[in-house]
Amino acid sequence: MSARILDGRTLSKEIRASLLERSLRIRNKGHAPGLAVILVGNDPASKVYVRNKSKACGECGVMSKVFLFPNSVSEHELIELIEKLNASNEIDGVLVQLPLPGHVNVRNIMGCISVNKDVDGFHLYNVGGLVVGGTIFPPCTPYGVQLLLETAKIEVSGKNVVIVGASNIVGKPMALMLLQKDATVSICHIKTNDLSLYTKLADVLIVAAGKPGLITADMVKNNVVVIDVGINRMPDGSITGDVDFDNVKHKASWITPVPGGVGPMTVTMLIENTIRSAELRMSINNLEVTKLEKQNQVYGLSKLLGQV
Ligand SMILES: NC(=O)C1=CN([C@@H]2O[C@H](COP(=O)(O)OP(=O)(O)OC[C@H]3O[C@@H](n4cnc5c(N)ncnc54)[C@H](OP(=O)(O)O)[C@@H]3O)[C@@H](O)[C@H]2O)C=CC1
Ligand SMILES: Nc1nc(=O)c2c([nH]1)NC[C@@H]1CN(c3ccc(C(=O)N[C@@H](CCC(=O)O)C(=O)O)cc3)C=[N+]21
Repeated sequence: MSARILDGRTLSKEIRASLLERSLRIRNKGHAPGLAVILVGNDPASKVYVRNKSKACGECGVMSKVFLFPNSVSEHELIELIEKLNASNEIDGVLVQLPLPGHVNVRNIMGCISVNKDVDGFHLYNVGGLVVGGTIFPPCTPYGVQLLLETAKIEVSGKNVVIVGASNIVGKPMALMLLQKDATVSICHIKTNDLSLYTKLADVLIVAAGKPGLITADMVKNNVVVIDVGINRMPDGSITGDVDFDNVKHKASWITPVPGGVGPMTVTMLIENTIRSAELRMSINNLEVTKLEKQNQVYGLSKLLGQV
């Protein structure tokens, strides 16, 4: 047996064609959708992401601006730039690449991004939205994984979903999104005793640990659906995931490759969020604007909305 491939590259291509149409609609109203990316230092996975994002923005008619800083940058300098971008009419989305150097407080930085330009979905307001059942900007990687599952008609309701990795950018938001879809979710992390006890229970296994070869064939049950989020740069320059693909594929019913699985979906969903942000600002999608305004009145955040 060999698993069917969840092909993020092909699905991304289809979605990007429809994103280009939406982007052109916005341009016809006199605005070019714009994304600002802030990159500090030289994390290898971040570099891959930045390169692929710029290319995809070009394909979808989104203007992208990258701001590069050395590791020595101060929190103050970053906040100053974010405030400028919050106020800029040319920018619909602001993304700060993680990880940031230790002396920079991630929460302070994410908290400065206008909730209406938070296309990564990392502002506490948007994180809170996810906890209570929905946000206008779903975090890109979990959003992409969800779309891959839905497109392949893989039902998660009532299934055992096991997530390996509990980061704020992948593991935790992924768990919340699938809980919302009625999955029974377990989250494993570095302190989990006997990881394989959990992975063997999984109907759907999502791995985001950043450890090549972490998941081997003896750790999964037959017919499992495997989603490999890991991006690891190998000494020969190639990219590999966290799953032993060549052996696990013989037990799985579906599996994502690396590259060509989750990665392209993350990039595509980022552009989707950026275009939706532009539509909201241009009042193209009035239904969602009204919904967002109502939510913000409820949470008393109309002041934050004023930052747009
Ligand atoms: N394909 C894509 O679109 C994306 C890929 N990535 C990639 O996914 C991976 C994870 O990224 P990110 O979530 O940011 O990483 P983090 O390093 O922030 O988090 C990794 C998580 O995995 C856990 N972990 C690490 N080793 C083990 C282990 N041996 N057993 C169980 N749990 C373990 C860590 O536990 P603890 O915190 O307790 O140490 C932590 O919860 C990376 O390779 C990254 O490059 C990230 C974002 C998007
Ligand atoms: N604020 C923030 N948000 C993130 O979402 C975020 C981040 N910081 N920091 C870094 C990680 C990593 N990440 C990737 C996304 C796509 C690919 C990607 O395009 N992967 C291709 C690689 C193809 C290739 O170029 O070889 C693939 O898997 O097919 C890689 C890595 C997002 N991250």
